[in-house]
Amino acid sequence: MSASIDKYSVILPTYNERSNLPVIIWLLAKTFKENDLSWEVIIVDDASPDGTQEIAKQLAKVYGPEHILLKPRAGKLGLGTAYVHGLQFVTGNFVIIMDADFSHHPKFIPQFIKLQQTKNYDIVTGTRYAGNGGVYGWDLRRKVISRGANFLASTLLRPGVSDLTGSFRLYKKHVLEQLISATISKGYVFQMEMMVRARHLGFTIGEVPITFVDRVYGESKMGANEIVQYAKGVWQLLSLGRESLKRSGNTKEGSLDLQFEFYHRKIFKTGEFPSQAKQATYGRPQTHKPPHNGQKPRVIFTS
Ligand SMILES: Nc1nc2c(ncn2[C@@H]2O[C@H](COP(=O)(O)OP(=O)(O)O[C@H]3O[C@H](CO)[C@@H](O)[C@H](O)[C@@H]3O)[C@@H](O)[C@H]2O)c(=O)[nH]1
Ligand SMILES: [Mg+2]
Repeated sequence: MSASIDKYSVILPTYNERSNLPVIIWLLAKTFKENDLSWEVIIVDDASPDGTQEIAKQLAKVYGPEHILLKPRAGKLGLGTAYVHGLQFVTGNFVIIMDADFSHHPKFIPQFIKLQQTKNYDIVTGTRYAGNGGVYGWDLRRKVISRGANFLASTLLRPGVSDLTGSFRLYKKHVLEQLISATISKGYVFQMEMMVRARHLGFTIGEVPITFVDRVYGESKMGANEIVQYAKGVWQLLSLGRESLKRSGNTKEGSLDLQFEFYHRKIFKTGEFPSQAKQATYGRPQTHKPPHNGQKPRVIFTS
């Protein structure tokens, strides 16, 4: 990759990542240097009790304060708002968001950048659910939650992105600013809301298949509360998805109106599980994968 005036700012939210931080920073620095890119990492730590901030301060000394910036918060305020906080300190024109626990490998960053440059995409998102992408190390429960969350939001809201809940993404800074100011979610649901709003606002999104490997050190911070917040988030975004779909003219087959009424009646009143409930009425859904060419995906119900 050739030298340019572009600068890439990574927002790295951390909570108890003391063991992971030195290695992820080392990998990031190596990737940026090898590709001759201008960079900085903004670590947003929420008062981790394990001393993550002490490590971050040492890393700032090693790599230089122009590359490693610690922007802490007073307590654990959630993943979504960590990005909002970090964004204030960004000096680059591109922002990369990713996890600090090696689930997101920096080796994919040059691919994100290359794809962004080919079509001047507003956003490039890593996807575990297209091409060679995948998830390693999760148990069945976690896989089902992730697939279910993606299925629910992609069926109801149809943003045309194959991985709505992933959080390894590259944004043009002004696009991220605009999206963040429109986004209301605070926790993990934030990622999905960002994609739905991006489509609604007409931003272009490219996808790079990534392998997501579960963390080696420490524990996931995703709990039952995040799942409830996610379902609420989908519900709140229904009107947006409906509007985008009408604008795209893709309202004939498996109409969102129909689904909206159906989900409203069956799921939110009776608590029936979405895919079973839908299949019972409409038959097996055949999801046409988003073709990654900007076209909207379609869902047809067969009986
Ligand atoms: N500052 C801050 N950081 C946080 C918080 N909660 C989590 N983090 C940091 O955010 C990153 C992801 O947290 P994990 O706890 O490792 O998430 P996960 O269960 O592996 O979930 C991953 O997959 C989800 C979807 O499948 C994603 O939605 C999620 O963003 C993440 O990539 C890690 O770097 C973690 O330290 C918080 O409240 N505050
Ligand atoms: Mg993780």
